[in-house]
Amino acid sequence: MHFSPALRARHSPTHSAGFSNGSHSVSPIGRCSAPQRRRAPRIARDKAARSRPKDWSSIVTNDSGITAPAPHDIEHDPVFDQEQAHLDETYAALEELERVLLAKIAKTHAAVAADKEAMADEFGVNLETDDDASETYADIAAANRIIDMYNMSENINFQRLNDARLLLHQPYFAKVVLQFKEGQPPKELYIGAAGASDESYKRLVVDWRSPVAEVYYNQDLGPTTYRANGRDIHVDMQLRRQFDIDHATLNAYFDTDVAIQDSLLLASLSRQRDGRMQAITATIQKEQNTVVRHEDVPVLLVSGIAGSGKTSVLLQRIAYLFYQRRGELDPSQVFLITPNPVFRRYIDNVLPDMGEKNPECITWDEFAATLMPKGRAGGELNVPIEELLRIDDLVRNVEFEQHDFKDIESCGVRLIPAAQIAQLAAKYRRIPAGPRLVALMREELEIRLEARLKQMAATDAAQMEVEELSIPEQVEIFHETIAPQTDAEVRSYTLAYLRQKHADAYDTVARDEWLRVDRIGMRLTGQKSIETVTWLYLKMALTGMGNADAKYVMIDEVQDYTCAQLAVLARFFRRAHFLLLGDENQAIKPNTASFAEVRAAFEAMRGEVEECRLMTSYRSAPGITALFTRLMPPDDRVRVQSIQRAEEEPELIECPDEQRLLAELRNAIERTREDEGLTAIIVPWKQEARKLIAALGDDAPLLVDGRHSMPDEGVFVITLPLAKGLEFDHVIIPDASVKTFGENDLARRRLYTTISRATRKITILAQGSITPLLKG
Ligand SMILES: Nc1ncnc2c1ncn2[C@@H]1O[C@H](COP(=O)(O)OP(=O)(O)OP(=O)(O)O)[C@@H](O)[C@H]1O
Repeated sequence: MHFSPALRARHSPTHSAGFSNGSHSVSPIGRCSAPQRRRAPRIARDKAARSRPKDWSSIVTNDSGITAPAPHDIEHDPVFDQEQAHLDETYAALEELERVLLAKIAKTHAAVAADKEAMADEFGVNLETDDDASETYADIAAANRIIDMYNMSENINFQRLNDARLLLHQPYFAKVVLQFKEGQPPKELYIGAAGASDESYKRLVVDWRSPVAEVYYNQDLGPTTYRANGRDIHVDMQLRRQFDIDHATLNAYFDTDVAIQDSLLLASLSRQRDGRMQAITATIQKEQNTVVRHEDVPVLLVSGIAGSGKTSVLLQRIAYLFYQRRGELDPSQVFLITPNPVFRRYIDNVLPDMGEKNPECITWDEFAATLMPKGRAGGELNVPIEELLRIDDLVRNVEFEQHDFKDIESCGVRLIPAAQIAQLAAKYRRIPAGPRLVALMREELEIRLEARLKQMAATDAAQMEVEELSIPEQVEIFHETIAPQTDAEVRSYTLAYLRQKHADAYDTVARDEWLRVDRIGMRLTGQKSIETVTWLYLKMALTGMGNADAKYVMIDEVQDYTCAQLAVLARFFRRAHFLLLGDENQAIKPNTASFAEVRAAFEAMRGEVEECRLMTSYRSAPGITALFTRLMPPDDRVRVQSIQRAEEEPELIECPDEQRLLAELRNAIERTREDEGLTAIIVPWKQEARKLIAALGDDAPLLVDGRHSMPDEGVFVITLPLAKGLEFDHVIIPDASVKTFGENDLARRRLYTTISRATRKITILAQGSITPLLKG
């Protein structure tokens, strides 16, 4: 595995050529198209560079001040050689670390096996007298302590091994040189996707999430600060260097002394899209870093324009939280509410690529479906929030009636009749309705259900069923074959059998499904039916249903939820901290919450809401950004920034009739077939997709629906609701006439969302005139 420097091929060419005048300039759209000249960075070089690497080829163009080193400089660049030598050393140390950790893990396994054997020999469970029992318990406790110790050491070793293996792909991406105290020598820190130290505790790589790495993201050369253990640490950053590294090969390095020049960012933005999102660890920008490293507040609301990195930042923040709370925060305690399954698949490799596990990812529909009776979820989600908040008062005064309860049934047997549940409610009538009462009733129902099954276990009918079980059935139920000898044994096996047979009844009790929530809701509200959100809220108010273990809930595309949905989520995850990210201009459904409403709702439910804004478009090339920026409210437009890079001018084609439109569309599709990367033809809804595919006949591209992942390349048709949050190299809008995008706010937001899916190229067609929305 270890590369010897003499044999290593330097295959990746020429950032120097690519960057000879390539920078990005960040400029307000429509105001400053000429890039501003910045102070020249020191060097951008690639020792073996002769031709541009393919995926960096579109890096621009305009004169930024990144200077290409002269050829003899490249060949005799001592800095490059030093850095390559350091990389060789680090790589070798990481390989050694991997070997050592594998050996340690193997040793622990062997020790565990030996101890288990010894314990099995020595251990005797003796509970005859109190003394014997105490001795046995003490032995068990001692054995547990040993097992815990092994587990702890194994977990640590596994974590270190994962980190080392992650780093073997790319040991680090940046270096900072920091002077902590005057007069003392500065320290060099190499920053990577994880942290690693060798066996003598020498730090090889600093984790990007460690406090000190903040200085890299703050991008201030000279005196700067970072926060550690609640204190500001002042340092002098003397160097900020970025690297393009592949395993043990250094392809290029860039010394940046101006915040705006981020060569790695340019390279990353110019890559082709392949249907999968990627981590942005090496290139998180300053405004984004504020969100990633934000202090842990109950509610953080991030509003950002299309392509400003909200989803990326969200995933980086999850990785940050896992690091900060290592050992305390389990992925099952973090929930990510995603817009749809296609989006979930689009992002699902990002955290694993960062060495972290994915949190629980669910859509709203999945959330509602798991809590509600089968087929009951769906319907109107826009219920005034005041109506929901009123439910708590209504519940406090509710008096249960017999019809509020359902029989608890299983396999056609009525195990506890509703009348008995009503009697139970009458017994507790002094306790006001609500979670406490329901918890008491639930406990008692569990006892009654158990008693009922015990009673059934004594009957001939149930015992016969057990007798007739086949051998495989016995093994499945009891994990062994059975031959009961006494009555007590027969009853005990029958009871175990009945518990399995009627497991759904235990579920009914545990999930409080013996309550008729719809009926209670209709009586309380005086309505003829109750909506999904009301049902969920009412069930929470009545029973305390919710997840109290969740620590973080992240809602992406928050502009697509109604206040009522958000109120339900906030109540369900009652102890969790919320991170809400969205863009009001991408609200493509009617009646969803404005940000003012989101803020007000969370303030009412959780107190304070902190806010951050992201105003730079990283996704789309400037011409495309300028196009969708026209669809934003004028006050916001002026604050938008975009990153300069190569692009094709947006194409807007008006066609006199349908034939011509189809011909242009076929033409556009044909041309994209020659391109690499992803092209999406985005239509508003499924019916337009079907029509379009029928019109294109045999040449029609594939339709991506909720069941599919996006392909890695090629051209396909997709509806806007599924395209949300995704991005494509090229977007074709087959009908941007006023018929599809009329002059109203919803259409304006749909068009903004559609255009902003494009990274490099956009083709907009219309039969007749293009919507006036784009002409303003
Ligand atoms: N700092 C960064 N470095 C490299 N790439 C970035 C950075 N920030 C964002 N990007 C890229 O920009 C694109 C848009 O990012 P992302 O999808 O996270 O934005 P968004 O704000 O969630 O978009 P939208 O709301 O329009 O769906 C992605 O390809 C992402 O990798």
